Amino acid sequence: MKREMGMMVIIYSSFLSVWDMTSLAVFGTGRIGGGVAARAVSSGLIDHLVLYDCNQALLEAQRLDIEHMRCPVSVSINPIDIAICDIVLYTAGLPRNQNIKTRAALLDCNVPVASELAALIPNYKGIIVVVTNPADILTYFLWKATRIPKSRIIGFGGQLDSARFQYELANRSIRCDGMILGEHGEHQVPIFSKTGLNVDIPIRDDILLTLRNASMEIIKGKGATEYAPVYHIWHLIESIIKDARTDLICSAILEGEYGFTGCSLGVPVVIGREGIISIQEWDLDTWENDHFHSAATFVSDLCRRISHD
Ligand SMILES: NC(=O)c1ccc[n+]([C@@H]2O[C@H](COP(=O)([O-])OP(=O)(O)OC[C@H]3O[C@@H](n4cnc5c(N)ncnc54)[C@H](O)[C@@H]3O)[C@@H](O)[C@H]2O)c1
Ligand SMILES: O=C(O)C[C@H](O)C(=O)O
Repeated sequence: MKREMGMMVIIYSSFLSVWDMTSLAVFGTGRIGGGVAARAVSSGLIDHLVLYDCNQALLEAQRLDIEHMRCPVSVSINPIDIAICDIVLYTAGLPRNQNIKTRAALLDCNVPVASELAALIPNYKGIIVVVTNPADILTYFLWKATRIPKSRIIGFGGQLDSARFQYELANRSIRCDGMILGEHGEHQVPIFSKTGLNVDIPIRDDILLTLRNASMEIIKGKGATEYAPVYHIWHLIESIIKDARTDLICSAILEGEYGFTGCSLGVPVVIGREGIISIQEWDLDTWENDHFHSAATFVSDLCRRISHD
């Protein structure tokens, strides 16, 4: 496949077993977008980077800072180039502060930003990674707005929540791995039934309460979460570029999986070059099922409201 950027013509193939060249667009070059962009440039896995931010001074500063890395990556700040990138990372919009209690409360502010991205990528053929909160609902919104195949839009959050869950389990000397399904938000669902341990309901409830506040502790201390999201987002993008077939928890458009339709939620997926290769349906116990049902109901209501379904 051939893409033309200004005077430059680049031959690339996104359908080979390993991509010869990968281009990444970062829509929103703040803390998270900027961090992932820098990591991508130093990885040796991308050859072209497009940066975009409505804050022109920040955009120019991020571009320069990245150019000064002197890595063999061409950098564009022309928004037209976003549409020809293999992967678009959506990290633009408002983050939470101490006064914004839930990620869902960001919805009305960040939907117009998602609409701006959708307008820039008509008939997009690559993969969109949605980070901006509320990530599940904006994944659904962008899926509708861009009409991209559902396997090519991936919401981020479950990997991070699962890492926080694992940290919390280790803190309590509960020696097992745990995963989080459901909403990247208040309606997250810690999965205990696959840990092989019998964890009582009051302990589960207590862990869930702690997890709901996990990122706010960081926001209070340093203004925002940064290192862990950047680390896990890059792991996701790397899995796409390398066609790694990695098992991750990501927000995926549901069409009957887990009994739900009309929303995007954190579920176990296999990630590769084509995006979401498959969704796995785990057997959940009653406590988990009830919480997953609450997550789906909450997220579906908001998806319906913003997409006029
Ligand atoms: N899904 C997750 O797990 C996860 C993790 C961390 C952060 N987030 C979310 O990611 C988003 C970004 O967080 P951050 O800490 O990088 O915030 P930030 O404020 O550092 O960066 C956001 C950037 O978006 C830009 N922006 C705002 N409106 C724009 C528009 N219309 N067009 C282009 N650019 C625009 C801003 O200028 C800013 O540079 C937030 O919504 C945050 O809640 C999600
Ligand atoms: O909590 C937030 O608002 C930021 C992000 O979703 C996170 O989980 O770190």
